[in-house]
Amino acid sequence: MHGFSYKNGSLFCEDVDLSTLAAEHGTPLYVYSAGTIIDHYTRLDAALDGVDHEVAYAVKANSNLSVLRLLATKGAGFDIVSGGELFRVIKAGGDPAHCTFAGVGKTRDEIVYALEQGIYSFNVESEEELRYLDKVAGELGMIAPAAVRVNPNVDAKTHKYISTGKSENKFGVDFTAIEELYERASKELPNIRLRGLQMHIGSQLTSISPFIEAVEKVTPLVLTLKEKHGIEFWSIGGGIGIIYKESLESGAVDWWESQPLEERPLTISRYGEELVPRLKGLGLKILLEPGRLIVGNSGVLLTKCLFEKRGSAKTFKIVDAGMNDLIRPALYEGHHEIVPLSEPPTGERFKVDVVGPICESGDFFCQDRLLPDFQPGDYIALMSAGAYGFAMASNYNSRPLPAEILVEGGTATVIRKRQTLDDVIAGEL
Ligand SMILES: Cc1ncc(COP(=O)(O)O)c(C=O)c1O
Ligand SMILES: N[C@@H](CCCC[NH3+])C(=O)O
Repeated sequence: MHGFSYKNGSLFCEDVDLSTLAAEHGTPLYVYSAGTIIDHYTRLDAALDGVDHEVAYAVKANSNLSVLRLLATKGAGFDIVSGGELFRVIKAGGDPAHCTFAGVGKTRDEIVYALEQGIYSFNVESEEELRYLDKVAGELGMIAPAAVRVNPNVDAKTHKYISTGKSENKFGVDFTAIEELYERASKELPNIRLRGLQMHIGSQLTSISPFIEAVEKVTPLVLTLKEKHGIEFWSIGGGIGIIYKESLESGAVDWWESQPLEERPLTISRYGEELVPRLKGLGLKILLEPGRLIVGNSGVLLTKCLFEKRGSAKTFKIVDAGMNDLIRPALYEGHHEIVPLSEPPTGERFKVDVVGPICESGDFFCQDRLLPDFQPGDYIALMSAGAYGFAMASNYNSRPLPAEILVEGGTATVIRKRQTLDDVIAGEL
């Protein structure tokens, strides 16, 4: 499904008019479609039918408690990357026994907390970390369930900042060093239970081939580890890319799924069709760690145009959202479609930069893009902002964090209040 469409000239999220929400709650404002989140989760889960599997949603993409609760009620597990994310999952009613804990730099406090909560597995990224985990578990008289993250040295063909599966990236342990590490760990680390193997080659992959390459490369290793060390799961990570361009017109997932195979290098169904036959005979539980795929297309950031500034070189549309609210364009030149909340009467387009109020030249949402006309006072939507949107927002320039709203059919619920100025300085002495 696609949660966003024009009805009678106004952009709606499911059955809620976004202009009404913007006027009522102010901007910048994040709005999520619950139906889209559930639809994407359910589709991915179904695409892996035939394989013993679990979808462990990557909390980092969007960690709002209500989003986590929604996914927990659908049976999702969770991939966390900090003690804070585990705290959120527990608060949202998620089960720690279905949590995996990723990340290259877990602290003692985080390890203790996760051990006490009984998480499913620590996904460990170095021998040093594995030895430290063994030590902390020993001190508590506990056994730590663990998997090592293998770095398969596969090119994910994505932006260099979000590629994680090459030897030069900081993530995981070299493919060639894993077997010996498991040997050593089984002999020397009595407080570790080697439970699985993990990998994650990068984010926003738009082609199936790196996934296939990584799965085929790592399969013999995982089978050896199963035979020698009795591992029971293989997490193949997340990384499935979404449609950012024309995400409104195309109807996102539905549209892509309806295209001929050669036109859709990566869709949920293609992912399942290619990977299920490769994974089903392994006798291992397969974990997936999708973040962006579940929530990316489900969210928009609404913002109001404050001024139009015509310079000698460019026309700037200055809006009330900034890079502190959505940093992806500044950080990765990430593309977010920009559409007015009131459907433009004509197809006429004007070349503009849409920029925020922050004191940085990188504070833009698009540059030299042809957009329909909108004027000061009008609202626009930055599409596909549900993943790594609010989750990466900050108080830079002492700007309060925006509110978040979850739409379910005709009901809109505030799931995070807009910060006040007092909230911004809270905790300062
Ligand atoms: C270990 C791990 N798992 C899962 C994810 C989720 O990635 P994505 O949102 O691209 O699915 C990430 C982020 O890239 C990650 O680092
Ligand atoms: N935050 C990034 C993706 C990184 C994923 C986390 N490993 C993005 O917005 O595209």
